Order: sequence, then C-alpha cells, then structure tokens
Amino acid sequence: MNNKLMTTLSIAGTDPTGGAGVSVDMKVFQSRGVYGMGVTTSVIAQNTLGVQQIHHLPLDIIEAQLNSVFDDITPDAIKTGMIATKDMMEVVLPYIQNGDIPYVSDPVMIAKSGDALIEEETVNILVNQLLPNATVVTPNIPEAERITNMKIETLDDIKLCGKRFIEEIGCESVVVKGGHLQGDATDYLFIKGQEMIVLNGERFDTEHTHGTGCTFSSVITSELAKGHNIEDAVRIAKAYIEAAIKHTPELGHGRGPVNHFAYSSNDE
Ligand SMILES: Nc1ncnc2c1ncn2[C@@H]1O[C@H](COP(=O)(O)OP(=O)(O)OP(=O)(O)O)[C@@H](O)[C@H]1O
Ligand SMILES: Cc1ncc(COP(=O)(O)O)c(N)n1
Repeated sequence: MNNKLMTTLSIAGTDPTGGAGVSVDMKVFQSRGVYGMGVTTSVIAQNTLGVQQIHHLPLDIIEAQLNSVFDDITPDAIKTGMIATKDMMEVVLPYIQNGDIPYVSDPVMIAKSGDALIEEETVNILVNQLLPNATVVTPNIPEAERITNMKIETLDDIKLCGKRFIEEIGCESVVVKGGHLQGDATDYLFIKGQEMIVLNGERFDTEHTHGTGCTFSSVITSELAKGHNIEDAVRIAKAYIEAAIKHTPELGHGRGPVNHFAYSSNDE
C-alpha cells in the first residue's frame, strides 16, 4: 500500500473507561496506522459494570464538530457507532452521503450490559436513510433481527437476512456477527453480487467482550481507508478481534475491555 497517512473519522458516543465508543475507536485507528478523528454524539457515564448516565449533546454542537472535521481534514473512511436519536441521525446523514468515502455502520442499539443506547424511533431512519449508504454494516444478531424484522436461528435465516441487507436495504456489504450465537464465533460476510463468505473464529470463554463491536468496525474502517477491499478489511478485523479477545487485559469489575495491543501484524 502507499505511504500517505490515511485518515478515519468515528462518529459515536463515549466511554470514559476507554472500552467502547470514540476513545476505543481512536485506539484502534492508532494501532492500525491511520490518523483517527472523532465526533462525539452522546456523552455516556459508563464502565465495565454498565451504563450510569447518558447525556445527548445538542444537535448544533454535533453539526459544528462535523463541520470542523470536514472543513479541514476530509476523512478517507468514516464509521458511525451510537447515534441515539432520529434528529442526530438527520444531522449526520449528509456527511456520510458522500459516495466516494467508504462508510462503515456499526448499528449500535443495546450495550452488552443490556442498557438501551438508542431511541426506538431511530430504527426507521437508520434503515431507510443511513444504511443504504453503507459500504459495510456490522450488526450483531439482535441488531440484524431488529433491522431486517426477522428471527435468526439457522444458517438459512442468516442467508435470508444477508440478502435483505443487500437487496432490500441497499448496503454494499454486511457482516452478520456471530458473537451472540452458540458454538464457534463465526461471522457471515455478504458482499453485493458475491456468494456468502464464512469467517470462522475460535470462541473464547470470557466475559470480557466490552467494545468488541466498536473495535471490529474500527479495524474495518481503518483498512478501507488504506485501500483494502471489503473482504480483506473484514478478514483483518476478524483476526484483530480474535487476538484482542484472546488476550483481554482483565480490567474492571465487570465485563472488561479487549486488548488493542494484541494483534501485531502491521504489514497489511
Ligand atoms: N467470546 C468470543 N470469542 C471470540 N470471538 C468473539 C467472542 N464474542 C464476540 N466475538 C467476535 O467479536 C466480534 C464482535 O462481535 P459481537 O457479536 O460481540 O459484536 P457486538 O455485540 O456488536 O459488540 P458490541 O456490543 O461491543 O457492539 C465478532 O467478530 C465476533 O465473532
Ligand atoms: C458509546 C458506546 N458505543 C457502543 C457501545 C456498545 O458496546 P458494548 O455492547 O460492548 O457495551 C457502548 N457500550 N458504548
């Protein structure tokens, strides 16, 4: 790849303990050798034990942050995480509608602690407005079920769900993450016009998976910014998250974060 420093932007909520949201995205961007930028949507008092308080930032300061970035340093790839309200999604929409910039959507809905992170009414605008612009969408099983309005229990369900993301919603690709299923941690990648790609992964018997979704989607964003194609970007993300979960730093008194030093292959 080339030597130019590529830039990435995360639009997401915060976690003062650094396990999820904008701060973890910055750690991932740094570890993947891209220049990370972050726009905060909501400030959240949370830790490995759960969510204590949520404060949604006013729309004008979210928009002002977006303008600060886009007026100055155009990102080479963008990701969105927690965007809690319909109005916030409307503010973000024009910035991800630039078809030339790869856009990764991590459709964050409920934290692993069980706390709701977005309002119910956002799902329609997420599905009808944001997701059709997505280069990659990274739902876990409950998110995929909610977005495609179906129950996912079998491999056939996963295939139908993938088809809905691509053909009905209009995403370029989707990774249905199997972290919430039983057995191996297998993810399923669907790219428009291609057969399903199965990404096998070992499941580690650990509770320390806070921020796995944020981490996974940020690696994909970094690799797309560097010019990798979707399949390669997702494969690198899978290897990264596997190492990060395998070597969790065992921090906190609850569901701890993963290890962003663990994946050492920097040569892609
Ligand atoms: N215990 C585990 N062992 C190995 N891999 C795992 C485990 N749990 C999740 N993964 C992997 O981590 C990645 C993220 O999946 P997961 O289903 O945890 O996302 P998520 O629920 O959206 O995360 P978050 O709630 O942090 O946003 C996927 O590649 C998944 O297969
Ligand atoms: C700001 C923010 N974004 C995403 C998550 C989901 O991560 P998890 O489900 O691992 O708690 C979170 N807790 N906080």
